[in-house]
Amino acid sequence: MTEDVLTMELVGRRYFSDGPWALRDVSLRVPAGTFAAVMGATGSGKSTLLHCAAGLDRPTTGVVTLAGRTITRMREASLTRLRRDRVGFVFQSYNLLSELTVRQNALLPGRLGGRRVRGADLERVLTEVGLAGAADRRVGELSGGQQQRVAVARALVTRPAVVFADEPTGALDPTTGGRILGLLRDAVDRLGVTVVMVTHDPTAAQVSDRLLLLRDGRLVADAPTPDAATIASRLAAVSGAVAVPR
Ligand SMILES: Nc1ncnc2c1ncn2[C@@H]1O[C@H](COP(=O)(O)OP(=O)(O)OP(=O)(O)O)[C@@H](O)[C@H]1O
Repeated sequence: MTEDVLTMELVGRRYFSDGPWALRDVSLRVPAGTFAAVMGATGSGKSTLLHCAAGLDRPTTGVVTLAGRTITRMREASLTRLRRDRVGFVFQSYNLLSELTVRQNALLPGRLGGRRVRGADLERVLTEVGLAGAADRRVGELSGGQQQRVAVARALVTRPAVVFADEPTGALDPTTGGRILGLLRDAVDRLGVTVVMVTHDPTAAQVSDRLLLLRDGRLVADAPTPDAATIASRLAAVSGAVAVPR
């Protein structure tokens, strides 16, 4: 049986004690080596789900396990260590330091955590993302697509169990975005990494294996990813008042 890299059990999140639930009773399992896409209308809870799953935010109710550990009540220091060692992040705004080089950016999370990455490992990851030979270039001189490659390299260099991506292609043109999605797909297929990606784009979601659909904070569908047209119609259904087609 494949190990679940992420599980959520009746997870709820509200930001104020008497406020609305941004996430309600979400239960799911993501096995190792899965590419999962999270979709839903704006405000449906996608980023909240991602942040609770990745240990960047604490749910109000329920239990989250990540890379085999229950993180819900984990102490902050242990959670930081788990994130550093087992998790990679790729966000829409690349979260890179433009004055530093590609190498310095890619190694920064490991450095901050006192972990050394071997030069050969960095070179291999840079080659995987198509940045061989660019290690000493300043990130500020690179194009948006190249910068997102650096973000992917940084997420992969510690060989994480899971990569969380929030709109990783949102700021890129379709061709460049397609290449970034290809890199993430490759990490799943060749390295066995699990990817959980929030996206608004049915074409982007098409690279995933599993489609998780949210409506008003509830998980209303969790099924193998269909073709782009079907994704678009399911998305339209959960964004309006129409029933979700199965
Ligand atoms: N830090 C916060 N404080 C208060 N409310 C928040 C906070 N973050 C999110 N919310 C609320 O929680 C709900 C879900 O927000 P979330 O950002 O998870 O949705 P989303 O599906 O990612 O939206 P989008 O597609 O617009 O990014 C929204 O009603 C939002 O206003």
